[in-house]
Order: sequence, then structure tokens, then C-alpha cells
Amino acid sequence: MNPRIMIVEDERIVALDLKHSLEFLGYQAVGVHASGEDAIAHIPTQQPDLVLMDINLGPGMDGTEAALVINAEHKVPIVFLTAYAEEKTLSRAERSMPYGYLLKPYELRELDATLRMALARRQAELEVEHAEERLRLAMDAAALGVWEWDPQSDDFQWQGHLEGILGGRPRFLRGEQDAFLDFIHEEDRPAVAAQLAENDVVSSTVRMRQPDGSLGWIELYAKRYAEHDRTRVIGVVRDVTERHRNEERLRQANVVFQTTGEGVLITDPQHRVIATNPAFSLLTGYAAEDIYGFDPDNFLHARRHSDHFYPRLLETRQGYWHGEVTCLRRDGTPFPAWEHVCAVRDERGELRNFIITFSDISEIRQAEEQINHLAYHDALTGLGNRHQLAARLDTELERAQLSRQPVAVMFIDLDGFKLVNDTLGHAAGDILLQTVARRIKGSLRRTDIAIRLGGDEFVVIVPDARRLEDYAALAEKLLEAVREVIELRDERLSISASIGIAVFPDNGTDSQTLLKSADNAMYDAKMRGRNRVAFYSPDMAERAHERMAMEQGLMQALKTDALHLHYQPVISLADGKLVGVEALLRWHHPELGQVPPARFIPVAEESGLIDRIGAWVLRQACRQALAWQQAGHPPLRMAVNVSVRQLAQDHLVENVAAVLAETGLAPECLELEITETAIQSIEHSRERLRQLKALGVMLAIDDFGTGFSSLSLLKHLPIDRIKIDRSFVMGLPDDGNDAAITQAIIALAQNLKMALTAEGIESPEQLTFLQRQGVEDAQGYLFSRPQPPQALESLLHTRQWQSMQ
Ligand SMILES: Nc1nc2c(ncn2[C@@H]2O[C@@H]3COP(=O)(O)O[C@H]4[C@@H](O)[C@H](n5cnc6c(=O)[nH]c(N)nc65)O[C@@H]4COP(=O)(O)O[C@H]3[C@H]2O)c(=O)[nH]1
Repeated sequence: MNPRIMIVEDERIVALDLKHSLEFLGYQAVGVHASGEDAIAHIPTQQPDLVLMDINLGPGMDGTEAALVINAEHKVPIVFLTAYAEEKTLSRAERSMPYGYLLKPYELRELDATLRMALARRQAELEVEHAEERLRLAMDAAALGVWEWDPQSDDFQWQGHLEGILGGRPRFLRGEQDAFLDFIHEEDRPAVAAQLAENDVVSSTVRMRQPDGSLGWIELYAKRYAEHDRTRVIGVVRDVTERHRNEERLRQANVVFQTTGEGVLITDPQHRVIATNPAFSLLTGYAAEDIYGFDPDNFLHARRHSDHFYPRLLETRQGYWHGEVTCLRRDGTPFPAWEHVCAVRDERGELRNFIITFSDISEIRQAEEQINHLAYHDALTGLGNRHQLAARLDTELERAQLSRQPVAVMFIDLDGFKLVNDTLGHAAGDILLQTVARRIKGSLRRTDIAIRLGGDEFVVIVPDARRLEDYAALAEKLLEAVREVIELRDERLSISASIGIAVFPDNGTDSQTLLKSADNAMYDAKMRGRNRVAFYSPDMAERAHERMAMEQGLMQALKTDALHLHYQPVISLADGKLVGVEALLRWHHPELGQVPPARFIPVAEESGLIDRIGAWVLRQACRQALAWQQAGHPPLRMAVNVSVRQLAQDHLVENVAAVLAETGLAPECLELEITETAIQSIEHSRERLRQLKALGVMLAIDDFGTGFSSLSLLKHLPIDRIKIDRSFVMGLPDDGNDAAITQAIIALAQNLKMALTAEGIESPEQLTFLQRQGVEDAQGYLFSRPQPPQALESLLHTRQWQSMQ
């Protein structure tokens, strides 16, 4: 292409001639302008390779001024064309650094030569400029800073990103050589200084403070060049902070990969394993080489991920999935694992890998199971607890509703457990409960459910028996199992239980009602003598009704003085003398007539009226005993019955002491009769008996032999007397069992040095038998029925039982 020349000449003829000359020489005259302003305005459109400029251009800008603007703004080379060459014009022209200065008149060859030289020079300059531009762009792209230092002149030149990297212009850039190391971190400085001093080449990655104060990294490269007698140092600085951070992150990631407790598998996009970490081998037993190239679904997962799994994972925005899976170890054993699967993409978004991490959560699952077990089981016995009862009974009832099958609920309460706890201590009580729980469990089928409600109460749910007989048989089996002798350290004892049974749907359709019915039935079993089974029946509800009516009546009786005491003599079998009496309560109901104490005492017990009644009996009996003494009769032993509830009261001891003080009766004249059952069923009964004993009163166990307490417990209690129950005396002397039991009780009392009274003697044969066995005192219709006080008065006069004189 022909070079493009712009002509700036105000003389039109000269300009035309010049245009023709240029075209003749093979140039392209792209524009002819008469003023500097016009020329400047057309440069962008006409894009000349060179401007031929006249210096004197008439009014307005002259050629040198226009040349300065063109040079500065458009970098188009200028060749002046003028008739003047005096000093002033030359020095003005010089400032615009022209590529030529042609004096008119000139020859055509001169014009051509000047233009060609100017264009050639411009071409060379452009190449250098391009090379520099390339270098600058390259330095930009690589974020390089280049510097050159001349130690002789201390001249410092630089290019590129030096200031950007170093954060402004460090002092050494201003020629202060000593400050060269300032920008390097103080700990790396000595090494760099040493290298600079010793070597011609410095190549190092060092730390530096970044403009924002954070720590950055630079790569520093410098080389010393010796040219003739001069030396210069050229160096390159590059900011490698980001790379360094990445490397650091990679190093950290690698440490995590190598040392984490989670198993890690890296696969290619086709799910083939390409890397594993040590934890993976530890968790699964596989060596890395064993599984390279395999899909984890083929060796690790007990169940393959579905075909949709990976495509779906890739569709999700976050690109990962986590959840619980079952993994297999190399030996085939399964373990629960928490797995995380994550897709890795490159910067273009192409899928490169999947990373599978997993941890063994067997221990967490075990802990959860343990927590669940604790939440639903009784810690002492391992049976189900109250929460399990609620959950299981509801489930069983729902099932029964659908299948129309009955479900039985058995309420089991141990008889006399409190005494064991009280006498032998809680540790012994715990062993007993554990033993009983084991026996209950051992008597059940797999489908039956055993629960410990707390204390000595157990519940058994029997879901799939059909007939009442089956329940009765199972309950009897349970009674028998519980009753077997238990060895507690050096004690051998036997404990009985009372069981109440309620059946769905007859005795209740919801769990609450069923449990209540079973509880009522259990209560009934207790009331009927314990160590037995009772089925819930509607007349239990009737009896509850009757109890309520009786309660009202008793309250009235207390107010209207309708209660009385009768006294039954106690005779010494040695000499037939009347040695004491037992106070027995009598109630005459206006409608029911005479109500036996066996009926109203339990009601008084339950309602709490026994507190007031008991206190009244005690006071009345003590007064009577004293009244007889005051009437001149020798002191008698006055026996008064104390009920379970009275014994449980904290203030019983105070009450007895107060009545003794109030009436003035000597304590040894008062004998408190406490039933074996009462002693067994209240806590701390042993302590209570001790306190009573400390008052100086006598203590007797009533109805001895009817409870199931261990005879061995007796030795721990401060008892003065045992009363042999009427039920054993009744069969004497012919009933072998009764005779054996009576003899055993007598032997026991003698061994423990306790006095004996036999109750309910009705026949002379019974009397003879008991007398022979060495029983000291006796009581029964044979001698006298319980009598009102006035009637007893006459007996007191003789104080001698006739037939035994
Ligand atoms: N068949 C027959 N029975 C005889 C014979 N000898 C005495 N009995 C009866 O046997 C019971 C003896 O009293 P318990 O065993 O303490 O049994 C007493 C006692 O546990 C209780 N009780 C009576 N009075 C009171 C009292 O004031 N307070 C308390 N807490 N309970 C009392 O009521 C129970 C029954 O009292 P009762 O009906 O008075 O019955 C009395 C008495 O009348 C006999 O030879 N044959």
C-alpha cells in the first residue's frame, strides 16, 4: 500500500504542486489543508502515515504549534517543509521532534528521500513500540514487575506491576538503595540480603506485607550483569500470594485427607475409585489398591444407590447429598454410616469427580439404642417401665380392637416388701426386686410384656390368651415363682404377692380403666388375705359403694358416741388367772345393727377415720384399765389393736405417750397389738416399733402366721409377744398342718424368748393341746366372749378361770 501523506500548506498553488509531486513519487496524498487547525481536525478520518507541514501558515496556528499537537495526540510523524532555517524557527520546530526538515526549494529526489527515511524511522519506532506493548501486556497478564538498577549511578528503573505489588512506591524506587529490602518480611530479609551479596543471581519466594497489612508472598528474581566496566542488576518481582494461598490450602486439604477419621473415596465421573485415604482402609479393611477402578456401589454399599441417584445429585443446586447408608467392611460385616456424596466440577463447569466421605456411626446408634432402652426400661430390674407400659398397652389395645381378641392386665403387688427394705436395707430390697423381676419374666411367654411400675408394683400385659383359666393359671404360676425362697446374704426369705387381673374389653376398653380395674382387683386380693389372685368383678365396684355408705355411718358414729369397747379376757394357762384383756371395738349401726369390726375397720382405715377412732380406743381402753385399778383390782394387761395406718403415722408414738401421761396408766400395763401385715407393709416399721418400745409399752404381733413374712425377719424386731392366729388354733388338735404350724410358732417364740398367746380357743381339746405345748396365755370363747366393761367387772372379782382352778 502506498504511504498516506497529509499536506499542510496555505499557498494553494504550492500545495497542488506538492500533491502532484507526491503522487508522481508514488505516495497517496490523503488530504491538503491550509491551516494547522484544519489538519488536526482531519487526522482521525484521513489517518495519514506522515504529515508534510509548512511552518508559516498565515493567521491562526503556525506549523510548529500544529506539529506539537499532532505529535502529542496522534503520534503521526511530521516533516517540516519551509523556506526558513534561521535559529528561532529551527528551535521552535525542534520541540515537536520532527522526522525531517526540508528547505524549499528542494528537488523531487530530496523530497522522496526525506519522506522514505522518515517513514522507515517511524516503522522502526512502531515495531519497538509494539514490542514494548507486548512486553507490557505480558507483564500485566503475569502480574510481573520488572526493575533495573545501576549500582554506580544508583539509577533505578522499573516497569509493570512493581508499584501495585509492593503497595505504592517504596523508597528504593526513589533511588534509596538501602531500603531495597524494606518491603520484604523481616524474617526473610537476611536470606535475601545474603543472596544478593554473595551471588550474581537471586531467586527466592519471600513474604511481604501487603498494602492492606496482610501477609503476601512474592517471587523475587534478580541477576547481576557485567558489561564492560559497568554492572547492573535486573530483577523481576511477581505477586504469588494467591498461588501460595492455594498451595497452602492444598497442603491443608491433603493433611485433612490423610488424617481425618472419615473415610474418603474420590472417583472419576463414571464412579470409578481413583483415590482413597487411610481412614477408608481403617474403616473398611480394604487396601487402596484393592478397590481402584471399582464403583463403591459394588463393594462398599450394602444396597446400591438407585440409577437416579447421581443424575439427581447433579441436578441439585448445591451438588451434594448426605444421608445414612449401610456400608460393608471387607469381611462382609455391615455398619451404619453417615455418607456425604459431592460432585466436583472444573472452572468450565465440567464434572471431574465425585467425592464420597463417610463415617462409622455404629457408636451413635448404640448410644441411641441405649438411651431408648433407658427411657423405656426400669434401671433396676431391666423390665419395661411406666413409659413402656403406656406405649405398649395402647398398642396392644388397638391391635385387640381390630382382632377382637382379649388382652389381660395383671397388677402384681408384693406382700410385705416394705418390711424387707426396712429391716434388711435397700440393697437387699433391690436384690429381692431383681430376683422377683427375673422370675416374673421367666414365667412369661415371649409375647407377654413385663413392667415394673415402681416400688414393689409390677404389671404384666398378656395379649394373646383366650380364656380366663389361662390367665388364672399364669397368675398362679407367677405367685408360685415369686414365693420361692430367696437367699439374701445370710437370710432366707420368702415373699408373696397379690395379683389383680382385668381383661379387655369386659373390664375396661382403655388403658387407664383397665389398669384401674386391675389395681382394684389386686386390692381385693390383698383384702382377702394376700398371696392370692383376684379377677376384677363388678361387685368390687358395689363393695366400693358399700364402703362409702359405711364411711358416712362411721363419721356419724364418732359424733353420736355409737362406738363402744368390749373386753375379752386373757387367761394364764399356768394357773387359770385372768392376766389381761383385749379391747375390741363394737359399733351398733341404727339400721344395720351390730357391724363386725372386720367390715368397718378396713373402711375406717381407707378413709383415714381410723386415726380418730384409734386414738379414741386407746384413750378409752387406758382409762378403763385405770378405772379398774382404781376400783381396787390388781393391774391388768390391757391389749389394744393398732392398725396399719396408725402405725404409719409419725405421731403415733407421741399419741401413745400423751394418752399414758394423761391417764396415768403404767406403760407396762399397755400392750399394743400390731398385725404382721401392718409391720410388713409400712416403711420404717422397725424404727416405729423401737420408738414405741422405748415408751415402756409391750408389743405383740397379732394374727401371727397369716402373713408371709420371713420368720427370720422377726428376730430384728423388738417384739414381746406373739399371738397365734385363730385360724391355726381352729384345726387343733386333729389337723396335722395346723398342729405343725402351731408347734413351729411356739418353738420360734421360745427361741426368740417371746411370750405367747393363743387366740380363739373354743374347745377343751384345743386348750389341752396348747397347754401341753407350753403356751402361756390364752384367749377364746371357751373362757369368755368379749364383754362390755360392766359384765367383765364380775370376772375381775374372781380373776380365776373356774375349770382351771
Ligand atoms: N370365732 C371366734 N372368735 C373369737 C374367739 N375369741 C376371740 N374371737 C374374736 O377374734 C377377734 C380377735 O381380735 P383380733 O384378732 O385382734 O381381730 C380384730 C382386730 O383385728 C379388729 N379390731 C377389733 N377392734 C379393733 C380396734 O379397736 N382397733 C383396730 N385397729 N382393730 C380392731 O377386728 C378384728 C375382729 O374383731 P372381733 O370381731 O372383735 O373379733 C375378735 C374376737 O371377738 C373364739 O374363740 N372364736
